[in-house]
Amino acid sequence: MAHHADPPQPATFRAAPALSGTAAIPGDKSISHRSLMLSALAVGESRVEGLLEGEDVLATAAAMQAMGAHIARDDTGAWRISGVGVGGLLQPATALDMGNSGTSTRLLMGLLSSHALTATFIGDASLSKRPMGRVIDPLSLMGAEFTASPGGRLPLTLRGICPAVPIEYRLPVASAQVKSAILLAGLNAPGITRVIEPIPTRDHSERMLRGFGADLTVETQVDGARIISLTGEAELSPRHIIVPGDPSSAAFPVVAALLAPGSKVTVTNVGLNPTRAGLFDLLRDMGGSIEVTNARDVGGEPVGDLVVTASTLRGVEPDPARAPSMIDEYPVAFIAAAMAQGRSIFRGLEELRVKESDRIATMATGLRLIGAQVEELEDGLIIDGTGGDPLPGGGPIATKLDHRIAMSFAIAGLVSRNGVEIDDMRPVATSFPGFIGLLRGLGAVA
Ligand SMILES: O=C(O)C1=C[C@@H](OP(=O)(O)O)[C@@H](O)[C@H](O)C1
Ligand SMILES: C=C(OP(=O)(O)O)C(=O)O
Repeated sequence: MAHHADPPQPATFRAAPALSGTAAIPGDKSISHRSLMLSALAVGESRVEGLLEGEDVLATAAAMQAMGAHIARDDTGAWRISGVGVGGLLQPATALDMGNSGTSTRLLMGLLSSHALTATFIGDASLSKRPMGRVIDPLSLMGAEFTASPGGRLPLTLRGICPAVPIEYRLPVASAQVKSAILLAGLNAPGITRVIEPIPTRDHSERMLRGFGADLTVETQVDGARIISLTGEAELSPRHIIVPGDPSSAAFPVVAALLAPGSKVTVTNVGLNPTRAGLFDLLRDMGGSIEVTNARDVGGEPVGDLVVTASTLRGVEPDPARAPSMIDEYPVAFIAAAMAQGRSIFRGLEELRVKESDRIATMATGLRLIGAQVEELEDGLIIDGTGGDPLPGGGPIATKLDHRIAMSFAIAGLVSRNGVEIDDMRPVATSFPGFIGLLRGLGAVA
C-alpha cells in the first residue's frame, strides 16, 4: 500500500467560517469490498459503479486479481470484474497484502477457507496488531487450518479445505466481519451454513448475496436475534451494482456542519441502511438538525440526501445496543459530545479497542490534548462538553495509522480556537480519498 513508504503528512486544521454548499462523498467501503469479492465469484462479467477507490478496497481488488479474477476500471470510471465461479479461486503466487484493512483480511480469510489452497496474509503495523482469533475459531470448525503470529495475529497462513464443513455458529462478538467471513466460507461448502447474531450488525453481505442469486434466508426472533441461513455450493450470477455513498464518510461533513456556527450543508447520496445510520439518529437525539430529502432505493440499499443545519447539541447517554449501527462513527461522535451542553456517557464500546487503533485510548488522549474534558473507562468515555464554545485546540494528535482518528481531529480543528495539529494525514487514503477537497468545497479549509 502506498502509505507504507511515504513520509508522514502532518497538517493543521484551523477555525472555519460557516460551512455551506453541497458535498458528495465516496462510495461505501463495506459494499465496495463485497462487490469485488462477490463479482469475482460470479460466472461472467459484473459492473460496479461508484466503487470506493480507497487503499482498503484496492487491497481487496489486488487480492481477487491474484486469485484469478479479471478486474479493470473502464473509462467511465466503472469497474468490470470477470469472476471465476464459486470454488474457482486460484492459489495466489505471493502473500496477500491487506494493508490497513480489517474487512479485507477477515472476509477473505472466510472466502479462502473453503477453497483447497494455501495463502499468507500480511498487513501494516496497525493491522498486524488486530485480533484474528474471532474468525480463526469458526473457520477452523469448518475445517480450515491456520498458522498465526502470537495472539492470533498477522502475518498468518491459511490452509483452506474443499469440501469445507458447514456450521451453525452463534456470534460471540457483534461483528459483521465475522458473520460475513462465515457466510463467504459457506458459499462453497455443501449444505446449510447458519450464523446467529444476537445483536444485529450491518447486513450488506446478506442483501448482496441474495442479489447475486444465493439462497439465503433471514429469520428475526422475538428477542431481536437474527438467524441467517445460506445454502452452499451456490452459483452466483453477475450483477450491475451501484454503490451508495458511505455514511461513515458522510459522518465528518455532517458533524462539521452541526458544530460550525451558521453552517448549512447538503451531503448527497448517503447510504441510510438502518444497520449503518446510528450516528445520524444519535445526533438528532442530541438536538442536531439533520433532514433527509430525496429518499430512494439504490441497488437494494436505502439512500438519501442529508440537509444539515448548525445546531446546539445536548449531551447523551446512548444505548450500547445501538453500537454496531455506528461502530466506526464513535470517534467523530466524541468530537460532537466534546462541544455539546452537559455530559455524555458512552459505554459498552470495548470493540473500539481493537480497531485500526485503540479508539477509546487514542480519542481520550487526543481530546485531552485539545482541551476537552474526558474520562476514560474500560468500555467507553465520559465527556463533559463545552456547551457550544470552541475547543481550545493544540496537538500534535497521534493518529496511530487510524484514518478515523485523523479525520475526527481534522473536524475538531475546524471548530477550535487555536487549530488542531495532526501528525499524519496519510491514513485518510484508506477510506476517504478526497477528504480535504470535500472540506475545501464547503469553505472549511484554504
Ligand atoms: O463488515 C464490514 O464491512 C465492517 C464491519 C465493522 O467491523 P466489525 O465486524 O469488526 O465490527 C466495521 O468496523 C468495519 O469498518 C467494516
Ligand atoms: C474499522 C474499520 O475498518 P477495517 O476493520 O476494515 O480496518 C474502519 O473503517 O473504521
